[in-house]
Amino acid sequence: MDGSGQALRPNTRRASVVRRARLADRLDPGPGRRLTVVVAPAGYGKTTLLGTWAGTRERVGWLTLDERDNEENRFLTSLIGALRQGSGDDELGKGVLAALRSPDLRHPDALIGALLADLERLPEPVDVVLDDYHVITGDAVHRACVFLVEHAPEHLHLIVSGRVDPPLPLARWRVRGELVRLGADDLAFTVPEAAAFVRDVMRLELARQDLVRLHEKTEGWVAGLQIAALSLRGRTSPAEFVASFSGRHRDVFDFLGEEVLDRQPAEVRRFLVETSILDQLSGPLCDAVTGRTDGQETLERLERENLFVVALDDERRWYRYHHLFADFLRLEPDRARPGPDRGELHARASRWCEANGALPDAIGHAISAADHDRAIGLILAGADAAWSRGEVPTVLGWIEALPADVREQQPRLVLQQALALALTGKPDRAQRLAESVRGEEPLLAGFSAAVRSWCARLRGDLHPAIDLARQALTLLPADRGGLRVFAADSLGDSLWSLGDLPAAETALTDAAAIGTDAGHVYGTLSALTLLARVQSERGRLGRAHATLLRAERYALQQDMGASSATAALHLGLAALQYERDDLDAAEVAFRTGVESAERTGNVTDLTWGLVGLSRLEQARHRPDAALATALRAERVARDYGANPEAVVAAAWMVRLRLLRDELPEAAAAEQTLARHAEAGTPGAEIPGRLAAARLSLARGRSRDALRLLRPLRDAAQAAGRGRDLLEILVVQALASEPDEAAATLADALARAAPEHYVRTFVDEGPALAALLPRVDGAEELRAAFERQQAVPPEPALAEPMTDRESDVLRLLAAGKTNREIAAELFVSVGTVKTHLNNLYRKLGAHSRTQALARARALNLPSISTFR
Ligand SMILES: Nc1ncnc2c1ncn2[C@@H]1O[C@H](COP(=O)(O)OP(=O)(O)OP(=O)(O)O)[C@@H](O)[C@H]1O
Repeated sequence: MDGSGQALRPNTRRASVVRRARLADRLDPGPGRRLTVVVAPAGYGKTTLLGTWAGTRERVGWLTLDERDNEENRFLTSLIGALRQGSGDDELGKGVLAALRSPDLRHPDALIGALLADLERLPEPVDVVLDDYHVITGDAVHRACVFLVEHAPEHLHLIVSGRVDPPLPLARWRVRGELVRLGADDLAFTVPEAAAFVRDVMRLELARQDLVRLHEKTEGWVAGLQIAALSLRGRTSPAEFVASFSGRHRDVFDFLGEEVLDRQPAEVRRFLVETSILDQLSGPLCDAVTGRTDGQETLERLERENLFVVALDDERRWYRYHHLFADFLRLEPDRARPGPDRGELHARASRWCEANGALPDAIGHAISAADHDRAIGLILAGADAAWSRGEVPTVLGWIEALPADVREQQPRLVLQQALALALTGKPDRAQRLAESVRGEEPLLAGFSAAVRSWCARLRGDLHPAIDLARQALTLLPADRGGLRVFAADSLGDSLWSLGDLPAAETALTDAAAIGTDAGHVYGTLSALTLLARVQSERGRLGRAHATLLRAERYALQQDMGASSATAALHLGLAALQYERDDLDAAEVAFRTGVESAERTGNVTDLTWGLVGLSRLEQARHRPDAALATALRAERVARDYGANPEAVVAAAWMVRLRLLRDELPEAAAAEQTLARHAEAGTPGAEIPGRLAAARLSLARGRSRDALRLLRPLRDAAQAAGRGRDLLEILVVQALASEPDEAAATLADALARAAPEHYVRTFVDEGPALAALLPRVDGAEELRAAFERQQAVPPEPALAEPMTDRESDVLRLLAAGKTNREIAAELFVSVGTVKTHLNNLYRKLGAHSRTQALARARALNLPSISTFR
């Protein structure tokens, strides 16, 4: 009842289940099996079979799908619940879950990729059952399943069960021997099974010939057997009844009415019909709906009597009706049933769900009760907390569950929907919705302006974004901090993108204060991490450090998982530690930040992180790894069409290529920067001119370099870009004659010393070290240069790797499964596993991910081409 799928397994421990060993054996995964598909019409015993089988296995996760799982986020959330249940690992998918709840832009494949990485770490095989898969109609979930089957580690066995064949590439998998399918013919009860069912489960004595007849009529369809047996109870002439019984599905509804429901005592009948509005039933919830007090007792009795109710947990707290029966009960007219109508029943369910913290169900029932005012009230009441934690897709799901015409009457909801769309990267729809709200009321006008500011910022229209954010801040009342923080964040972010650092610092400081006062965790963290970035760019490392520590404390207090805010936090700290020459700490923080950014799919963070990591790898004398990481940063920015990020990647590439003495490549990267500067990409101008100056210097044309640098120095100073100014001064010193060089360097040092800048100097290498003796007060730097010289070479492998192991490692890095590696190397999967174990030992790793990380750190040749 948490509104995110059901990792509850049907309880089949009851004695009254016919054990079907012939089918259970076929469910056990064999070597190479990735998927089992169970397909048969309603009531063929799929769920019971799988539930019974699951009870005999050690690690099974269970997910009963419903229509809401068509929404990919919800599906992934539910799937992670099932995987955790199966593996017993409560940390599994933690990052993906946090990413799903946060408003970050992300690529679905990236999320599944991150989930796969977690699955790789599972030490033991896991089975995961996806029951009722036929309710899935959306392509997104099918795609996710294909991806999972194709790429999951071998020890994951997926069982997909439903009434129709899932639209997945079953033929392909069957040919590869990865799939086993059980159909209606397999599931149909045999005569001995039918006999056991009637006798042991339904507790009915039936003559052999009647039983055989019934079996023929039902064709082994167990729901039909069950219906027949229920109505046979207490009959004096079973033979006559069996002769007249029709097991065809279309007769079943009539049958259920006349023979099952009508034969129940009135209060049970009423209970069944009234509670059929619930997808899942618990005693207390049933009591709330029926107004009675015997909910738990009745559910247990219904279960004992096999009245199509399935217990969902061992404690017998939650149940559901068999689907066929629920469908029937819901269609049952309210005949002969005095008491509340369905609307009132839904209203009662909604109130109970609200009181018991099941907000999504409370909203769903309020909508079914056509009590839209209540649904809207619930959404508005729950939205603030959800917004504050960055759970934007959740809010969007609630709002979009309301009928469109109801939504449209509610300007505040329309604006919430628009904001959610803007925050999840859909500025066009968001803009249209925001514009559709007309009203003089300051709250609405301010809210609309805040949304349009985000839209403008996403499109890169920074001036309008700034104007609209300011307008929103003027209009929005002081007590609406939860909304004001969005406007303030947009203002700060836009000013930063525009390069107005002092104004951005003020705006972001305000945004953090607004966010903290409003208890808005996500807004506060976003503001603080960006504020630290702005402070660093202004050259104020001390302040940036204090801001990051504050953000870190806040994130810990609020238990924020991985999101773009926490990725930015790690990367901010990493950059700081790097600048201050604490390479060990920086490496850990860069890698954590990059991993976090990969999960959230946030392109800005990922590019920054990769560039930082590349710099660090270069500093640690791993030139090939540094280049591979820098190339990846370029690719990420290019693939996502992210221009400001492309500038960051290209600026570093110029430097790296020069450090490698690769002038033509450096010139190519410089051209990229020049193109961006010409096209007006925010933040491209200074890096572009600096890169041109570096290139001139490398070509021995110091004068040209100086000509470029002098005006640049003034520009950086005027814009308050302290960090850029330092770099400009350093390059200027390198390009100058000795006396001027010493003076310029002394100027740079005087600015840098209070903030403890180190790497900005050390990364320039021996040319700069040679200038130091001419400058006073450079002891700290001299020591840092000495440390850099003494950075030990990376530890080598404990034992050299064989050629075969290198091959396996290369394929592993290319993302191949064990089976694919085996096919490619013409060896068995077992042999691949042996190679992998040896590899892990030599690399001191315990999983694929660790092995790859370690191999990258060691810069092993087999891996470098695959990043
Ligand atoms: N092996 C069994 N032993 C006892 N009862 C069974 C068995 N298999 C099925 N039943 C009974 O038959 C009914 C239908 O079974 P079940 O819910 O497993 O079918 P299903 O194929 O999963 O249906 P649906 O497609 O509607 O989910 C249930 O009431 C269940 O209790």
